[in-house]
Amino acid sequence: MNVKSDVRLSIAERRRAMPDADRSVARAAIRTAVLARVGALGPAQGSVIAAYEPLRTEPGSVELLAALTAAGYRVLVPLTLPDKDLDWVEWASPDSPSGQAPALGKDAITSADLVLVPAFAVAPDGARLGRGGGSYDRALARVRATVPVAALLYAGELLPEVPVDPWDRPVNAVVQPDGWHELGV
Ligand SMILES: Nc1nc2c(c(=O)[nH]1)N(C=O)[C@@H](CNc1ccc(C(=O)N[C@@H](CCC(=O)O)C(=O)O)cc1)CN2
Ligand SMILES: Nc1ncnc2c1ncn2[C@@H]1O[C@H](COP(=O)(O)OP(=O)(O)OP(=O)(O)O)[C@@H](O)[C@H]1O
Repeated sequence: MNVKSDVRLSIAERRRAMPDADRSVARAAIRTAVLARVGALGPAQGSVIAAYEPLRTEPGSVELLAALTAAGYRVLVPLTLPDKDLDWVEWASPDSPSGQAPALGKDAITSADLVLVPAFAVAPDGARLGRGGGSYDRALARVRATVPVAALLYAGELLPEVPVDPWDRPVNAVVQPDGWHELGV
């Protein structure tokens, strides 16, 4: 039995079944919540936000990346290495594919002042369920200790409990359509 993969499958299925219009509304609300929270970080200029280019059903958005870039942040997005560890590139605009930007190296995430991560589910203790590659387990180990690390989730994906393995790296916040929630972990 593999509990993690059962939870992944059921959330992925629910995300696929979500009507496009509902997904757009949720993504826009998440974008608003992120922008409100980063406004409290201080001046954007020079600050680095590690984020991600969303897959089709994920709660992140290109509009979020564009809004953060327009606000003056340097936005980094991951490139997956053959061993599933993460390299990073600067996200420029929807028209300049990140695959063509120069790779900054695995340690580029060390410069992040805020990290937004993909997840299928998170528990109140910060346990995070990802896609199963261990990519973020490795990348989050390089993030400075005081940096906010937030997973973007749809409503209903903050679960009472998420199975954890010894290598799992927790998040300290979640962003859902109803706002940014510090987990207090
Ligand atoms: N947007 C995003 N980028 C990310 C991750 C992620 O979870 N989301 N990763 C987190 O570790 C790493 C990449 N890991 C991945 C692992 C599996 C699949 C995958 O199974 N893709 C499916 C499509 C899934 C969908 O559309 O929802 C496929 O290719 O068929 C993709 C990326 C780094 N970049
Ligand atoms: N530091 C590490 N170095 C190499 N492999 C690792 C490391 N941390 C975790 N892994 C491997 O990666 C896999 C992680 O699986 P797990 O189901 O916890 O992924 P996940 O946290 O959901 O995925 P992701 O972090 O990619 O979103 C395991 O096979 C584990 O052995």
